[in-house]
Amino acid sequence: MITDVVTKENWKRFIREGSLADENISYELVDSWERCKQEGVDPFDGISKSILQPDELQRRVEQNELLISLVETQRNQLHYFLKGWQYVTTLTDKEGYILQNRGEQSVEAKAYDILFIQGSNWGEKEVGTNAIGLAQLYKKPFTVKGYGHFAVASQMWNCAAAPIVDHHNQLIGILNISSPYKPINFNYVLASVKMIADSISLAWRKTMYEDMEQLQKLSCSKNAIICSNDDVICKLPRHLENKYGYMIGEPLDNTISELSLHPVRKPLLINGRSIGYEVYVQEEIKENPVYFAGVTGKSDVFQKVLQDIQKVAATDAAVHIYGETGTGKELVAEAIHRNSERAHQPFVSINCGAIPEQLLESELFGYEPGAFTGAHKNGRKGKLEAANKGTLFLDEIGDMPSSMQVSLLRVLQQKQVTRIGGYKPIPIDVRIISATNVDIRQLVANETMRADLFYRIYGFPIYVPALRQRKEDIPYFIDYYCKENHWYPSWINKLTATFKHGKWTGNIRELFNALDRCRILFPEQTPEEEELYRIISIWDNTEQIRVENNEKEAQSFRNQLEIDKIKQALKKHHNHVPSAAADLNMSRSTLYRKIKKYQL
Ligand SMILES: Nc1ncnc2c1ncn2[C@@H]1O[C@H](COP(=O)(O)OP(=O)(O)OP(=O)(O)O)[C@@H](O)[C@H]1O
Repeated sequence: MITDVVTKENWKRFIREGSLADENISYELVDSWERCKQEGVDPFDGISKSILQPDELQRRVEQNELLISLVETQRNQLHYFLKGWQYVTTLTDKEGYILQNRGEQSVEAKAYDILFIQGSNWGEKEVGTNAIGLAQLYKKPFTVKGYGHFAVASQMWNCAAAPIVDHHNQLIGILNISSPYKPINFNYVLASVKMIADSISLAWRKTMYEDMEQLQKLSCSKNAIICSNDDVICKLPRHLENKYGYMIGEPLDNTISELSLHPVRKPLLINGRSIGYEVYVQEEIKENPVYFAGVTGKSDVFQKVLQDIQKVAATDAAVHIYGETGTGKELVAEAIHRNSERAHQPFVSINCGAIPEQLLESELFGYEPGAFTGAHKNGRKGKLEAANKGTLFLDEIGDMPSSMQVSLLRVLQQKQVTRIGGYKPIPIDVRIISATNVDIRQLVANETMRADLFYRIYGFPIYVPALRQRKEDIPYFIDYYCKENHWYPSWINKLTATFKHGKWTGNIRELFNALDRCRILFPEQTPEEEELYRIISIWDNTEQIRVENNEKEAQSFRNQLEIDKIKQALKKHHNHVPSAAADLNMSRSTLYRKIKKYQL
């Protein structure tokens, strides 16, 4: 690395004979000279011909704004180290273009003579062996003095350069000190420049981590991923995380295919500096934006339910779901929970109508040891406590006894529950979703439901349509059922048509029950139509309708036959009605009546 030993004679001999036989000269320098020769660098020149146009220079300066500002913060320190020296400080980008050149006026003027100025490229290929070129190539500090430079332009200088690296240890720039040539030891300058370059690398690393922290605090737009400028994912919305998995800290391109990403990247600025960007995932999650653990189908009525789920899940409002039995109210409740911020907390459900009145209270509020005969000796948590931080689904809330409605209301108002037999209130944070099979407002009207509780739980009502209101979804349910049960009957089309076109009045639960019966009775063979209708027509009058339909069909078939026969006879007898009537074996007046009836 010490290049003092390179003399004018060494240089001349190398230019003349191509050999540099001196064991004190570092191999990097020898290799560099060899390369310069091979690349045809002119040893008698060495002035850069590659100088950036003003707009390109401006672009690079802007791109390296942070690097330049970090060098500025170290300038005083450098000045302190190099007090008494004549020098210019140079910062280049990673390609060796000079971004900044600062020094005493007289030294800067000398530098100007060889176009060692802002915008010039000072790489090895451009100007021959020099400290900047070597630091760039080997990513380590170098000194090149006087005749150590391959081309004459730089031989009037002593230079020391050190690389600046980013948090991935990738080169981002080179810091260089150049001083007019003197035959002196330059190691002190090299040590100083290395120390400052290292401090800048460290400050860069620190800034990057701070930027990442800032990025993680930003809120994401829908379908947008927040990345650092070096394409590391810092933040993404939860629905994308559900879809792609946990991706924070992963490189963007490895995780989501280029195809899914919108080409436009929106820069994220803090104090005017771009610290990262937001990129949009192109696939519109329109198809099924909401997590729903069941069949969604395509009907407009159920799409509206999904939209409601999505809207209300983003809030903490109390939701009331109503719809006929077996329409999937519990799945809707669960979907609200899963799409909400509480998704990773418990979803607890209790059917107020299915539990005997005496038990319901202890199920809901829990009890302390010895609270009543038969109580568990350690006491028990109630559902309200179990759902803490999550969601409690109160199914068939209309069946809750009035006395308990009062206790529940108190819990909801005070946000704390006291176990039966206990005295210590336990704070709870629970989102309430309730459901009824009937219009709960009717229950308030007939005083089965307390109005004050009603107002607490009726924050956002969602109506779940009956299956007959979403008939177009039936094939999706059948498909779902078959897949769930690994049952793929060859007569699936017949099955689907029967359900779709018959007068099916049942809901999803009944549909699955009917399919169970079909699967048990006809695992393989195709049932006769009558058999199929019988199986599924427990609750409807499809059979009646089918008989009527068949009769109508048979009638129209008979009519068509008669029309054809009359037409043929009229044609045969050139529209002579009496002859045609005789041929058809009917009276003239009957034929006239039929001609009129069929408008022939
Ligand atoms: N969209 C769906 N996809 C698949 N299965 C469904 C769907 N909706 C409901 N089910 C199934 O239908 C049955 C009835 O659903 P659920 O219990 O949610 O209905 P409900 O409206 O709450 O009924 P009830 O009023 O009787 O409590 C369950 O077995 C449920 O898994």
